Amino acid sequence: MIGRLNHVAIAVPDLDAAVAQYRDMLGGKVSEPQAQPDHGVTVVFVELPNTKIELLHPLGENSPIAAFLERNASGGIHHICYEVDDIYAARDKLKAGGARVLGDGEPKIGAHDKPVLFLHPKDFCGSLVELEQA
Ligand SMILES: CC[C@H](C(=O)O)C(=O)SCCNC(=O)CCNC(=O)[C@H](O)C(C)(C)COP(=O)(O)OP(=O)(O)OC[C@H]1O[C@@H](n2cnc3c(N)ncnc32)[C@H](O)[C@@H]1OP(=O)(O)O
Ligand SMILES: [Co+2]
Repeated sequence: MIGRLNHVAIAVPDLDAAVAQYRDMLGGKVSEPQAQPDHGVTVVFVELPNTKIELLHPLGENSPIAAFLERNASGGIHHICYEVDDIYAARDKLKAGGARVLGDGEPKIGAHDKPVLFLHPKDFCGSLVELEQA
């Protein structure tokens, strides 16, 4: 069911500093910041030959990553995103298997203008999993 690793997301307390580290220190190809108000984050993507790094910073009052940054003041790996061929079939299979789909269970349009879903970290080895429609 899961396919390509679409991205690894890192929550950062200072997006400008993180961009400078990935662009100037690590020589990465870094996108412009994208505000994603529906998700409560501003994101930047670092393009790699085989996947992407998503740098996430809270946007707005109810950002879902604010609590993560309170627990991890320096930031840290926040989630991993796998591509799936059919996000609805994947969702239904996972729910039937007892996995918790976060939010209202309906996919939302993510940073790549594709439907995305999130699965509870406690159901997947303590790691927040994002699924993105390929
Ligand atoms: C523009 C979209 C973009 C894209 O790629 O397209 C994005 O990726 S948007 C990314 C931001 N959106 C989300 O993260 C949505 C899904 N996240 C959530 O619903 C919450 O963050 C949730 C439920 C994962 C965590 O909520 P909260 O921080 O309030 O913590 P809880 O007390 O509910 O946590 C319960 C339990 O899970 C542990 N936890 C929390 N976050 C993570 C994490 N990122 N990785 C691993 N574990 C996590 C937390 O520590 C608690 O564990 P416990 O042992 O019970 O203390
Ligand atoms: Co993501």
